[in-house]
Amino acid sequence: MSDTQHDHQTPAPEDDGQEQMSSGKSAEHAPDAGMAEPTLETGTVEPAQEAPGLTAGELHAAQTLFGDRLGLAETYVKHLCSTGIDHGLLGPREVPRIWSRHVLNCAVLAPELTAGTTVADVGSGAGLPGLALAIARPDVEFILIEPMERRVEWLSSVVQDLQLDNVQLIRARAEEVTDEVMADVVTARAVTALKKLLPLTVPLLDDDGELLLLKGRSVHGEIEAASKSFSRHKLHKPTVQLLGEGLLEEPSTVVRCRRRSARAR
Ligand SMILES: C[S@@+](CC[C@H](N)C(=O)[O-])C[C@H]1O[C@@H](n2cnc3c(N)ncnc32)[C@H](O)[C@@H]1O
Repeated sequence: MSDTQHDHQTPAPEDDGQEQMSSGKSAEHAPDAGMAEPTLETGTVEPAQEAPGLTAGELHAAQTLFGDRLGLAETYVKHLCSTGIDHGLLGPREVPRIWSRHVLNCAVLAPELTAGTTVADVGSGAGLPGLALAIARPDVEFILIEPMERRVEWLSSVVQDLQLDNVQLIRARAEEVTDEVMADVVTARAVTALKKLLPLTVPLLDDDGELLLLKGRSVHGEIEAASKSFSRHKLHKPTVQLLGEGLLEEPSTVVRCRRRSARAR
């Protein structure tokens, strides 16, 4: 395919709304207060750092999740920890935990995907989870939707360097592309709380498609706050699943929710 074109308090420099989006509107950049999802954007921008090595536990998890694509994942991490920092996409304090808290935290979704399907990742930022998953699953097509120009440009350069042919980048807000994107799975991490995330993600789902939303400690409160939205959006009851148990020191929390097929509505 071709390119078309955090419990952290301190947003990345870009997240202050100064960057113009394609529509000229300003993006909803920061996750809602109180969210406990890991984000990459912590601290001030400092000179680029070397990518850290993997601990024995991380190496085992990375080999399990990336298999023979581990080298590509390592190159992605090097980009994150160098140009990703230069571009303000990654807070320098995230470097020591880039594998555990970010790349592996996202890659645990990879075994959940089915070959030949299409995944849309809303608010990809520096490619999490979309790019990490595209590396792990070359047999799945990915559409990364991100409104901020600098992020899309950075993503495009990384996709090119990694020679990934299963990634399409769209610079837009999710709500602007409901007519052009139809995915079997929609993913998102650290974009906004569930109640606001459902209207952004559900319209991109094909009939019977599934949301796989990485969440943090606030997940049950978010589900409660969004309880009426699930039926309004014609979704089945959500489930909360821990992925990566026995593999990651801290498993990832995922909200899974399938769209009801048109026949069943
Ligand atoms: C806190 S960052 C998280 C980035 C990445 N998912 C991660 O976990 O590191 C939130 C991202 O969502 C994007 N975003 C905000 N509102 C959006 C919308 N309506 N549609 C698509 N992306 C959006 C922002 O531009 C930003 O890159």
